[in-house]
Amino acid sequence: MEPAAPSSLVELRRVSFGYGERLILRDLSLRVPRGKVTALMGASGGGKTTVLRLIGGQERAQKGEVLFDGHDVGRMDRRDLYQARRRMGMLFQFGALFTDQNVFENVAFPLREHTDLPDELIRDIVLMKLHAVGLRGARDLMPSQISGGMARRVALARAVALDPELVMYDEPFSGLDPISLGTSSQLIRQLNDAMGLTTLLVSHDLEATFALADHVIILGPGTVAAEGTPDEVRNSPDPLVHQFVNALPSGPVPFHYPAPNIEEDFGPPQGRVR
Ligand SMILES: Nc1ncnc2c1ncn2[C@@H]1O[C@H](COP(=O)(O)OP(=O)(O)OP(=O)(O)O)[C@@H](O)[C@H]1O
Repeated sequence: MEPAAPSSLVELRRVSFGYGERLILRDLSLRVPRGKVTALMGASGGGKTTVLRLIGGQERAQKGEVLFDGHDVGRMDRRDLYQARRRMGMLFQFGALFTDQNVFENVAFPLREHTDLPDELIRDIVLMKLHAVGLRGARDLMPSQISGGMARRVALARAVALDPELVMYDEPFSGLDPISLGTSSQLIRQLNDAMGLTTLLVSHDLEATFALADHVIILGPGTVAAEGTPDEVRNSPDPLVHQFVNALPSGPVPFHYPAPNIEEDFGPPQGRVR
């Protein structure tokens, strides 16, 4: 197998994936450049979260390769997958903390789970990570005592506790007030640059994402509709991308999820109750 180009930490090569009969990704190829913040965007249900799950090894591609640092995640055995996952920080449903543990213990969790480090070292690492997200002083609080925005920052500290190479965020901005959104965005950038990470995020927030990302990938039906810098994507001639970046309700992205013919559900027009 030819290794991935050193400039990309993650590469999908002609990946096809479906849940059951329904094909979600069709011959999808994309690269996540090292050291950069890459945003994966596109219409709802297009398979963005599925891409993160394929990279994390929670799902396996039916066809093609999902390379993490040159190795196909889909072919890894349990041991290799476990090792690879240690090198990834994942924030699915950003902010999902263990509600019965305080902030400190939430961040310490991956360190206790994956390492044999002594308690004093774990303490220092946890406090360093909490300091990086501005919450060193909140270590003793329970998740119920902190705001949603703070909870996300704790989750962020937890995701980078093991000094991963790749961090994946699913919808890091959803439901945040403008200030928390700005803080989260800034933190994602700071952690990426200061820790030398590679970041991949899925987001619907056009403005925040275009301001943050170095590289944007727009997924069309099953495949890449456009990619490049935010400016390049903004100026893409592709009608789907145009619809997406201009938030237009009509265009190639259909409003309706595939459904039976309208007459099958409601009967012929004359039989319908007005
Ligand atoms: N576990 C599953 N079993 C069956 N179908 C699923 C499963 N997970 C997702 N799907 C379907 O696969 C499609 C892609 O889902 P996915 O969550 O990857 O999309 P997405 O682009 O992240 O969407 P959104 O932006 O709305 O979160 C959707 O139509 C969804 O209904």
